[in-house]
This record gives sequence, C-alpha cells and structure tokens, in this order.
Amino acid sequence: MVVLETKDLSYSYPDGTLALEDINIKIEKGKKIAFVGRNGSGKSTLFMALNGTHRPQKGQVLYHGEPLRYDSKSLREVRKNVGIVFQNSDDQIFAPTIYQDVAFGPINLGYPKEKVEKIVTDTLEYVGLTHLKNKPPHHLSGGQKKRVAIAGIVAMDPEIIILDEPLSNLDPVGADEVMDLLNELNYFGKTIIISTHDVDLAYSWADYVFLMNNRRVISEGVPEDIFRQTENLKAAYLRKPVTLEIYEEIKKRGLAKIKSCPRDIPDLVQTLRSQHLMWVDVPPEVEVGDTINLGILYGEYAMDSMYEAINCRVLHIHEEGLAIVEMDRKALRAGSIGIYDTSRYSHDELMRIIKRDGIECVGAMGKKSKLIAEENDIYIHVTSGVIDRSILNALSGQRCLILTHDGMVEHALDRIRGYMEKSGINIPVSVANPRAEK
Ligand SMILES: Nc1ncnc2c1ncn2[C@@H]1O[C@H](COP(=O)(O)OP(=O)(O)OP(=O)(O)O)[C@@H](O)[C@H]1O
Repeated sequence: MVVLETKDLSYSYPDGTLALEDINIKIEKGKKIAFVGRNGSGKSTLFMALNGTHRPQKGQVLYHGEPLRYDSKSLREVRKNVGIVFQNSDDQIFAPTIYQDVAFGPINLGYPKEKVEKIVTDTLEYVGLTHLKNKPPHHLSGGQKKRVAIAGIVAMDPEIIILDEPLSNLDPVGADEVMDLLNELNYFGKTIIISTHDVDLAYSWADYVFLMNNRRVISEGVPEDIFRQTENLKAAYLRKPVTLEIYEEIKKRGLAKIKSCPRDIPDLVQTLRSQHLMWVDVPPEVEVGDTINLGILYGEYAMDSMYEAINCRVLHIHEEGLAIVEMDRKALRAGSIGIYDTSRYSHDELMRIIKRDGIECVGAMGKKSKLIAEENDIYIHVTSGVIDRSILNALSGQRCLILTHDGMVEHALDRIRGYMEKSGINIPVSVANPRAEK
C-alpha cells in the first residue's frame, strides 16, 4: 500500500534556488526507505515537502492518495502522521526539560493530562531516557539528544517517521543505538524514511533506496540493484558498499558459490565457496562427481567450528584410486542461540539460564536489555547488529544468549530460522524463558 507519494513535484526556495525538480516517488507502508545522495542533492528539502513544511510551486504530495492541503488544520493532521526528526537535534529540542520536550507534541494534539503523562512515561522508557527526564536537554550527549528528538516524534505515534541524516555526529555506539531503535519501530509497523550519505548503511538496512543527485531522483529500487549501478553511483558522487565490493571480488575469482547478493556479513560468509581440495584414496566403485563422507574433524583440524563433518565431492580420479576431492565442511556443533525475553525478566532466572546453558556470548538488543545486563554485571559481548553477530558466533561454536523483549523475540527467531533455511546449517535456537503454557 502506498502511504506517501509525490507527483511532478518541484520546489524553489524564496531566494530562487531550485532545490527539487520533477520528483515522482511512492513510499510503501511499513518499509525501510533510504534516500541517498551527496550534500545539497535535495534530500532535506524533499523531506520538508513531504510533511507540508515546504509547499511546492509545482506538483503535489499525496498522503494515502489525498493531495496535501495547506490550511493549518490539514497541516496539523499531516504532521501528526508524518513526523520529521531533523538532522540537528538542537533545531528540534527546545523545552526546559526532556520530559516537557517529549510532552510537547501530545499536549499540542489536545490529549488529556493523564494520557499525556502515560505517553511520555512510556516513550521515555522505550528510548531508555527515563533516568534523564528532568534534565535540561542541552546537558545531553549528541546520541542522547538524538533519542530525545526521536522520542518527541514517537510520542505523537505517527504512521511515518522521517529522519534527516539520523547518524550524523554520532559515535558508533550512539549510531548503533539509534539504528536499533529505528529497526524496532519499523518492526512494530512504522514506515521509516532516512536520508544518508552512508552507502554501507543504506545497502544493508534499507528495503528500498532512492538515489538523489542535483535536485532529482536519478534511480530507485532494491539496494542490490541500486548499488550495482556503477554509473549512477558515480554520477551521484557515491561509492559502492563495502560488502558488495568484497562480494564482487570474490565472484570474479570464482570463489562465490551463490549468485544472490549478500547484504550483511553472515550472508557474505555464506557466499564463500569452500576451496579445500585434497588428495584421498577412494575405493574402485567411486566415480567423479560422487559425494563421499570423510568423517569428522575436530580441534585444530576443524576450521569453521569445534566439530565438522566433512563431505567431499570427487573432482578427479587419478591412477590407482587416488582422487582430488573438494571438501565441504559442515559445523556439527554450531553452538546455539538462546533468546531471553526481558519483558519477563527475573534476576534469578536470568543468572540461572546463563549458568545452566554455559553462555559464552551475551548480546543485548535495545536500551532496556542493556540496562538489565548492566544492573547484573553481565558483560555484553555484542551490542550492535546483535542477531547477525550471534549467528556468526554460534557458527563458530559459541553458546550465545540474546537479551531482547516482546515482539523482537519473534523477530530474532525469524531471522535466525531464515538464515538456517538459506544456509542449510542448523543452529539450535530457542526462547530461554518461554511464556508459560496456560
Ligand atoms: N533555506 C534555503 N534557502 C535557499 N536555498 C536553500 C535553502 N536550504 C537549502 N537550500 C539549497 O537547496 C538545495 C538542496 O538542499 P538540501 O538541504 O535539501 O540538500 P540535502 O541533500 O539535504 O543536503 P545535505 O546532505 O547537506 O543535508 C541546495 O542547493 C541548498 O543550497
């Protein structure tokens, strides 16, 4: 379903600068969208047009198929549904305390006092800022300010959240936290639109990408297509994402075993063709192309995990039964992943699970999980890209536990099961504290 659309939209600033020209885009509900383009290509201007702040001189913006109207009542309505988080948090945060800042939107929407209080309390908890609620915003770090700005928008419960350069000026941890938050919001149904220069981020994160240059959208599509269009990337002064570049080099050398483009590190690892060739004696009945089982390697002989079952494909049979075979290593004990639902957190149970399952690697998704780990002095090995890194750690034989909550539990299960299906590798995965059966 298309939620937001523009038709032949052009916009010039009052000083005559033409900033957008004939923009035709369609935004699908529930997607993660990235607008990628260098400085000055028109991304911020487009975002301001999408929520009615800039009124185009030509063309239209449509929200759910209805052209935007620019009277104050209609604008209020559209801004409630299409929230923008500005690039510079200081442009957005102005109340004396964080609490008041987040309350600003809901109060403006005319909600009763109790409802405002509940929304603000829930939102601050959601973004992990409850402990700072009475602080003045200018005392916060860049990452915290960004989360306050996002909270201010989330508090109005918009259908679409637009973020202009959400990671600019953030350190890697702050950036990961913001991306975690955006993924969670998207998982629970919000359409998320960001602008960025970061091609690696857009490639791995977005469902759909618009490439902008010089006031126009020059290309659009799924990231695997957009970032392979070398000419368009050059025209937009952008480079290829690193994961894609590595994959293309691997492919050129005949080392890739699958044709689909990997978008993240587990996918990239999965792409690698096993290159282990060896000589073995084979019985007379074996023919070229047969698969034979060589048994199990472990310890220092196993390369990818603690224990590996080695199957071989016979490539060539030499005289007297000596054959060249290509080894296919399969992890036998691929480690495991437990998922702990922190919405049903109990200190004793969590500590018992970590001990019982011999957990070697803990990952925390979301602010609440990180706080729980901190409270309990649990060392967090993985704080970002938690699901993918846990998969990689499990593949190398580690027992992993992911701390997360509510619906994200299902999301993690889906992602891990999806990986198992694609790769054919079985990683034991379960919810460590499942909901009790009624
Ligand atoms: N208030 C303004 N008045 C006049 N021209 C402006 C104004 N704001 C932006 N522009 C111009 O509009 C064009 C598009 O700018 P815009 O900020 O939308 O680009 P952008 O892609 O968001 O860039 P960045 O990545 O640097 O944020 C640029 O040529 C810019 O100089």
